[in-house]
Amino acid sequence: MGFAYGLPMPPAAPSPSSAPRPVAVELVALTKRYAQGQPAVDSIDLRIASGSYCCLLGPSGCGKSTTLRMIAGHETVSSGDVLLEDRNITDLPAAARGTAMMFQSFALFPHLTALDNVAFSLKMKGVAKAERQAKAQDLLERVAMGHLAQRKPGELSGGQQQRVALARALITQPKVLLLDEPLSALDPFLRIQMRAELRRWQKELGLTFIHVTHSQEEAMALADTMVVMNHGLIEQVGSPHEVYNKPATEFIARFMGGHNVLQTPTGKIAVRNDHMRIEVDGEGIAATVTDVEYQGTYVLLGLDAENADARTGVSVMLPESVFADRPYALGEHVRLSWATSHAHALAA
Ligand SMILES: Nc1ncnc2c1ncn2[C@@H]1O[C@H](COP(=O)(O)OP(=O)(O)OP(=O)(O)O)[C@@H](O)[C@H]1O
Repeated sequence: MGFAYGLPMPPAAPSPSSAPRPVAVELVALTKRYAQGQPAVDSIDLRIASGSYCCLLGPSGCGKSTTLRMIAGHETVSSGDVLLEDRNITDLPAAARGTAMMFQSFALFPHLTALDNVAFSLKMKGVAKAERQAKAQDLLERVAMGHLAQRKPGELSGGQQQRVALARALITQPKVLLLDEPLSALDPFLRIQMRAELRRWQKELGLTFIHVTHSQEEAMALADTMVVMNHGLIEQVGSPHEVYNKPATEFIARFMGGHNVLQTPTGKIAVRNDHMRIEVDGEGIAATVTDVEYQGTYVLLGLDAENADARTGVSVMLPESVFADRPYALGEHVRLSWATSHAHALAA
């Protein structure tokens, strides 16, 4: 099926995995200083592959929204450059960049119908009414909203509003779609449903999506590439599998969750809590069970462990059946160990 109005077609055949994908967006020493002191974004370099789903992830205040806004042209750059398909767009106005933005609250005009919301930017460009409405209707059909084109945002559910917002962003034929916490206004059930839709749309359209989120779970579910930021810097870039299985730093291991950070004589390591071995006696570090949490498929044990030079909280995730065969009780003394292959050295 073709796509209307020059939206890119997905590649006819997958390119060989050895061939690097062209770069859609490149950030070169990109910096934002709002005031004296630590910059909000501190000279970051990043290349985002064309047609990929990239999530900018990190705790509140890490600089991810500022980065996105600088790519969008909604925030001035203190120094550095933003390139889109090798074109320097740093000083271009937002509307001339080839990017479109989808906001958290969707920012739909409440007094306009879905159709007029989608057609709005074409109206601003002076496109004739019949033409812009036909294009808007077509895009609404594409996001399964054609039958609700005459409704106003207040008469639509959160998920339906998101689809209208997507159609409105796509009508400008962007090369890159920028999404700022697009799912956070939705309730948890709808969030997971719309997450799957976003992913499907991105693959179907073959567009580059750059999505800001503070949720590790959301980023892992969506991203081809995760960019984890902290204090205005990029701490790690990689696939969700790489970042989860090989956290580069203690910050990443703790932020991603599901890991124990352990002090060993040779330095700090991260071990996934489902890779921890727990035994009543034998080799390993001494620990005491302090918490037993039933989570359905798994049971999560909290422990106080004797760890190199300190006592640290450690968690161990056991399949429910393993726990059922050998339950652990609060206060029980155990030994914890792990396979060397499951220990990842963390940068100091
Ligand atoms: N307009 C502004 N003026 C001054 N400081 C700002 C402005 N916008 C953001 N900051 C500061 O820059 C830093 C990065 O903010 P930014 O909004 O990019 O972070 P974030 O990671 O997106 O956080 P959140 O998830 O809370 O939105 C923060 O310390 C913030 O207080």
